[in-house]
Amino acid sequence: MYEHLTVVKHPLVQHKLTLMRDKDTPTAVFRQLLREISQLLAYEITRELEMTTRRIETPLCEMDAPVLAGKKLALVSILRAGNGLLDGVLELVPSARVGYVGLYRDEKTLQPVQYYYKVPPDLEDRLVIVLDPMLATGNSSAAAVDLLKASGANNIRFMCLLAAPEGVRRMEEAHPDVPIVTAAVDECLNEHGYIMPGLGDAGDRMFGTR
Ligand SMILES: O=P(O)(O)OC[C@H]1O[C@H](OP(=O)(O)OP(=O)(O)O)[C@H](O)[C@@H]1O
Ligand SMILES: O=c1cc[nH]c(=O)[nH]1
Ligand SMILES: [Mg+2]
Repeated sequence: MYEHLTVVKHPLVQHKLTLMRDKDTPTAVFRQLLREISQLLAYEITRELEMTTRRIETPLCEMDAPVLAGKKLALVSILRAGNGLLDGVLELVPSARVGYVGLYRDEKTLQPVQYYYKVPPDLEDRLVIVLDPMLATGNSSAAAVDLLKASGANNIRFMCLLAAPEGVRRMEEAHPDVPIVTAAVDECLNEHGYIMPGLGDAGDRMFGTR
């Protein structure tokens, strides 16, 4: 469908995603599952991080051992639901810098409304991983990437849990340079812009709001 799209079909990811889709899964379990899946998706999205070597001494001898190269990566959460992915990824990459893009989707127009923006410095020198569990119309993620590019970011990846084909196409048109990693691409959007079959409103299910 899209050459920069990776769907992580690992059995653990797919099993946990099914539990998350189930409407009877309680808030606390939903949150925990999202944290667990975020780490499995992070494993995939960081697969090609640049490496260098560092001279170290083991108890037995010296060696040139592999370490991550370059500046600390930046994780950017699209509020609110992005924070559900952020917590887990930060456990895996604790020294990452963190940014927030506050966006909510207007229910009628399905256009994103911005209410907050704060990102780390030197974005042009960092890999920037944008986090949002839901890629529906793609309007929110495309807007977040617009803002990050305006701040200098030029090496951006997008991590989500569920994508709609419409959102993948929107991102491909707006930002063909941004690879997407997701756990699934669902069938379509419904008339209210919700992903079908989906899992409902990720933010509401995560925080117990409606
Ligand atoms: O691809 P789109 O059509 O733009 O839809 C996806 C956006 O909608 C949800 O956020 P929401 O507006 O519900 O905000 P919330 O995270 O505060 O609940 C979701 O977390 C994405 O940010
Ligand atoms: O299905 C959807 C679409 C947008 N946002 C969500 O949280 N869920
Ligand atoms: Mg929401």
